[in-house]
Amino acid sequence: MSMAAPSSLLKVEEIQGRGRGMVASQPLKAGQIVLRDSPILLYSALPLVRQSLSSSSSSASTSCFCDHCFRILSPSLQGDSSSSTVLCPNCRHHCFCNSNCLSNALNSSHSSWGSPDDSTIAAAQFLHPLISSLCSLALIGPQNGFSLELTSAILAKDKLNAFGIMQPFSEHDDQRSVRAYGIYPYASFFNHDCLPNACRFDYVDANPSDDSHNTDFIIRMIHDVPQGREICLSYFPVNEKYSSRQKRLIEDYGFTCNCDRCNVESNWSDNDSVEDNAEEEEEVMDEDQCETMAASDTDDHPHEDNNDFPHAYFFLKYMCDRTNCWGTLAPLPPQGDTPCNVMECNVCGKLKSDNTFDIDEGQDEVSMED
Ligand SMILES: C[S@@+](CC[C@H](N)C(=O)[O-])C[C@H]1O[C@@H](n2cnc3c(N)ncnc32)[C@H](O)[C@@H]1O
Repeated sequence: MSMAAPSSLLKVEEIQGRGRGMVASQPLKAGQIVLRDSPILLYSALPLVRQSLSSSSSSASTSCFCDHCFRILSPSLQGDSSSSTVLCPNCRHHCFCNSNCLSNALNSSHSSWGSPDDSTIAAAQFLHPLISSLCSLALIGPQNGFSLELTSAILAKDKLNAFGIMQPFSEHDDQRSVRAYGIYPYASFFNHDCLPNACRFDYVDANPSDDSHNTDFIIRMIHDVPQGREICLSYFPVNEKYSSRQKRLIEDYGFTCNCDRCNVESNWSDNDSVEDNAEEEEEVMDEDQCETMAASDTDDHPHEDNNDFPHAYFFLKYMCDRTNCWGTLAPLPPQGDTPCNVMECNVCGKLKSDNTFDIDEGQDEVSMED
């Protein structure tokens, strides 16, 4: 599939050993928004959650988010007859914010059915939005090559490309579950790096501006990069150890990671952690060195002088230190040429000034006005 450039800031290029990737078509600044993307396909993760919970919890089939827009329904609203929350009258499983969301869902991914058993409902809930999207593209039918093989191939592609819309952050929960999966056509071109230079922010539970949806997301630069540099995301939290990163990448995405960080960590013992190494580095690295290192990442060969460096600097500066968060910090967008020294966490939403003082202690959600 060939792809037009998603914006003047990025271009899609063939990267040796990685397929296509996103490359900076001009120098990019820390905090700069390089992409806004909307899903072409969105489906609930709930059937999978239900299957795994059904043996242990009788309330497992109760939604805690709207099954159309995927916004969180506050616990007090669920099943509360005074609220606008509605249960699907057909399946009696799915909850919606209000009658608009229910009616939109019934006309699209949640059309009515008779009375199939739970496993059939779960499979149908998973497949129906996928097949509906093909219907809308008029691709259905053997004359167009629609077959079981094609369905399998689409499901495999879906697994490699889907982004999870996660449950909100909680300090008491180190395993956030997924509410929904979305296919974002441009963001699918970002390759993975274990020390990413950009990260994704979503604001699913916020009220979007008129021309966007709550399931749209943005990709923001973590730090400056020069023109021609590949822009990469991390496909999972950056704190994972080398062995578990490699396992996830081969099992879930089918490749072995050879990024700079993996090359360094492949020599570490299993007991070494990024935090330990970062702390050791912190003791020997003063502020001036940090500045020099930050600047060096805009050079063409950023890591040649000190192969161990990127870990220490990245974890000190760009990893959220809130309990159980493991989110990545990126600056808010620059104002003109002036960089912003407020960093936002892409998991818990915490804002910090660049010198690490909390500026909104206790505030879990932020609204972003660009
Ligand atoms: C979301 S897609 C990224 C775009 C993809 N390269 C393409 O050409 O469509 C994820 C796939 O890209 C490849 N990929 C991503 N990051 C990689 C990396 N660091 N090294 C090698 N392959 C990578 C893997 O095949 C992975 O399953």
